[in-house]
Amino acid sequence: MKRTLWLEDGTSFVGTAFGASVETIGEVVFQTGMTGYQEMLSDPSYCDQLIVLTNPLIGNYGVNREDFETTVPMAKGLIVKEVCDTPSNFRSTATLHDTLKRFNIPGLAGVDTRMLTRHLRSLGVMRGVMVDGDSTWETVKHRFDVLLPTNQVERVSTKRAYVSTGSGPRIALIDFGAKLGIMRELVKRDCEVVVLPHDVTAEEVMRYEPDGVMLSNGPGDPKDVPTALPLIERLMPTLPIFGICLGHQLIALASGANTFKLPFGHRGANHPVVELETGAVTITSQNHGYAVDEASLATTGLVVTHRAVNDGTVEGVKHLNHPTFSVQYHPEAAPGPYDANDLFDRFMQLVQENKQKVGI
Ligand SMILES: NC(=O)CC[C@H](N)C(=O)O
Repeated sequence: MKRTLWLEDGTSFVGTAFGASVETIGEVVFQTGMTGYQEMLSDPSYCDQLIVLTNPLIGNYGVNREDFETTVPMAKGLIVKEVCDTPSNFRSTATLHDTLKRFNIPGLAGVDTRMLTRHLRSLGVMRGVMVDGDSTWETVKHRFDVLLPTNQVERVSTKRAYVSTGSGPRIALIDFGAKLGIMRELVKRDCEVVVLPHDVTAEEVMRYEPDGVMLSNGPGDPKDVPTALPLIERLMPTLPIFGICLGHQLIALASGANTFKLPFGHRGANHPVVELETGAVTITSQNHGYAVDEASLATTGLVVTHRAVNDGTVEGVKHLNHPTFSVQYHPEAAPGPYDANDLFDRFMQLVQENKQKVGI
């Protein structure tokens, strides 16, 4: 079946439908990872986005039961050059087509995704709709009359607190759209993890007597999550805090810094990041459309610890007086290399040091 992606600037890309048969609207973003389509689709940070994959062949290792980042994927669509219907991998239990159908996500194949990416790189990310059958700009343009929702975090966060038991430190994981990868890393380190909704108050967090707090990744504009700012402000002087991606942006906002939207974001599996103190470069997995404004950090007590090698934007900060640090990239992901993973060990160390300091 013919399916077309229309961008809000009137450009169209015609291809073939796969996955679910539903019309969709979302922000069109590109991802340069050669693998990881299952993780991308199920990463809640892609909520309300149509993901364009630059790698030309997608689906060839299928989909398995273990690599999901959440139970209900929230991406709005997947756009590929060629989709593989005959995956070959001993872990595979489903095709990409069947998985998209199951989660009601439409796919579009047969598109020159590199051309589409160049378009988004030069003009910036924009909204797009996918429609089936014949369509013209006249028939689709009214679909752009509505703005995309801004309540993504509320939609993807857990509604209730839940616990994963462990014999190690108790970590409160504030779920702004947390990837299961974060949970896996904490569980691997024997943590007892208390997952809490995005709008939890500092008093509620303290009632669990956590040894440390993780602020998760999540979708949308960090400025759309104002309830998190007083929470973070209150917790920072008291408990060790580790923020990832949206969590990192929220730490910056809570400290009085600013964030801004990048023209086309960083989404891929090989983004080099330099740690300023050591000069060490880490190859990281990234997925963000916003970044912390470096100039605005001046009077916040936060200092830059990491920087993107490609465009120099802030990739990590730490607080000078509080046990708080955060990164814009994803140490819970293993885009081939595992070099970023040690940040979870650093967090565990910070938690232990703080426990000794306060005598518990
Ligand atoms: N992966 C994330 O947490 C992304 C954070 C934020 N939604 C952004 O796009 O910048």
